Amino acid sequence: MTTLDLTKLPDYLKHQRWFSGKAWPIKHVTVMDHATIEAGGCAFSLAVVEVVYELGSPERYLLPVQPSTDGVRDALENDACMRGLFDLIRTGGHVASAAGRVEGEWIAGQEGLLALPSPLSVRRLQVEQSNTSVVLGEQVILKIIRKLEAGVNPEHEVGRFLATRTSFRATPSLLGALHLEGTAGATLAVAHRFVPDATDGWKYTLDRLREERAVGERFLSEMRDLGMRVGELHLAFASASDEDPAFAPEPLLQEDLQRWSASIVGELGVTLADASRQTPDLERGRETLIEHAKRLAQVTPSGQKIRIHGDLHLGQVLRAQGQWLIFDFEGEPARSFTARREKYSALRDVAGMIRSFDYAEATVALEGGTPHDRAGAIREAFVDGYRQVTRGAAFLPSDEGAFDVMLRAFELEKLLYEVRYELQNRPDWVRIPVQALLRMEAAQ
Ligand SMILES: Nc1ncnc2c1ncn2[C@@H]1O[C@H](COP(=O)(O)OP(=O)(O)O)[C@@H](O)[C@H]1O
Ligand SMILES: O=P(O)(O)O[C@H]1O[C@H](CO)[C@@H](O[C@H]2O[C@H](CO)[C@@H](O)[C@H](O)[C@H]2O)[C@H](O)[C@H]1O
Repeated sequence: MTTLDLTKLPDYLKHQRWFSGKAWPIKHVTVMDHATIEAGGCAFSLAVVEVVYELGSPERYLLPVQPSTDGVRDALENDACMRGLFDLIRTGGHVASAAGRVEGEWIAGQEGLLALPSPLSVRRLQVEQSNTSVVLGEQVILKIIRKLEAGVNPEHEVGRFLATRTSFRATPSLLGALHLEGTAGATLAVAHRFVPDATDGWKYTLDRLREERAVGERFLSEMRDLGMRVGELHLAFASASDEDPAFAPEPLLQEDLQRWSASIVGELGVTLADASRQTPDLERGRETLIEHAKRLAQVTPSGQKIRIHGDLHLGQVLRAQGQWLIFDFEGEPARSFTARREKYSALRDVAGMIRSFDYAEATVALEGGTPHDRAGAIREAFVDGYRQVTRGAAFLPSDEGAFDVMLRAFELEKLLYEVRYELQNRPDWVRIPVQALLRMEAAQ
């Protein structure tokens, strides 16, 4: 390989925005596997390194690097290297690595038949993200995954399933991927169809709420459409047969409900302990909220567990040409791949999106806008659309009472996650989920 100076790596890593271990002292960095990619006039190393910290669990990162006078530099800043990486995917090529091989995968089919311009333009995405995405020829978005996790990558697995096993097309299709096979095996990059002129659902909704005092019928109808797309996504997941065991629906059992309920009760304890200094009010509602979570365990089980999106909120949908597209199937980043690939009640996704409506309303209020309590109407429209397309679906609970109790319990679960997320990332915003928790408690 082009020589990698290991002694320079801790310093290099600490200066990368995608490196999440900036706060912890690094004990050492080792190269798990590496390959030399040579294409289109660019040669660079694709190395998988393990960062071992003085304390805490080791982490793996993908380093596409070239040697430079002061050690290493990011090969992804070089357009020719980017094209070389994409070529490997597009041609389904492979390159031997020290401990395995790097393999490109291109998904054949209508979407894969792209007429890409030559030379291929490379445009870097100007968004805050934990990976690195580039737009190629304005038709493909290639995401190079920076922090690697062992096992099956859910974004690739779900994208592949939707593209090849279902007719669900309200998503930017997965076109291909780059994998490392061998002991350090992982998915290194994913390529999707690029959606031009798309606005993300969060921005789209905030704009509507900023400009309208009351939500108009047009926006509500769009939210009904969003509910329909989410319902259709769940129908696509639930259509899996036993030939796709990672997706095939399974009966929802009493023990699932008990396990989920116990987990919410546990999270309630941890979250209130974390939040109590900032929001002592929450403590008063503890018993009521526990009751709320426990009700989930008492539901008579019906319906199925299916694969779900797992991290559904307004930031995970795109609005383009008057249509909604659902994307980013990687699940909640804080959880392991195994946990993210678990089958759940579909209502967990519904609850996630519903929480986003409250966030949007609260965000406009925090900006100085008057709160108009529009989240309720949006929620109703969304759930209405969802129920319209999923009526009678085998994966949903068979009675209304169970539907409501389960949905509320998953909303509570998401609220607790949000309190922890905001305490960690945006302490000023913690009041958004806290206010919602207080309202939930008062409504009992
Ligand atoms: N297929 C696509 N078409 C257009 N824009 C996209 C597409 N996929 C992602 N984006 C944009 O890129 C941003 C980052 O993508 P995402 O997959 O969420 O990256 P990360 O996992 O690193 O956060 C999204 O917020 C969205 O604005
Ligand atoms: O980075 P991800 O998209 O995987 O999700 C994380 O960050 C989200 C914030 O960007 C966070 O979402 C929360 O805030 C949103 C508004 O910024 C709101 O629409 C969501 O409903 C709310 O949960 C998400 O929880 C977190 O996992």
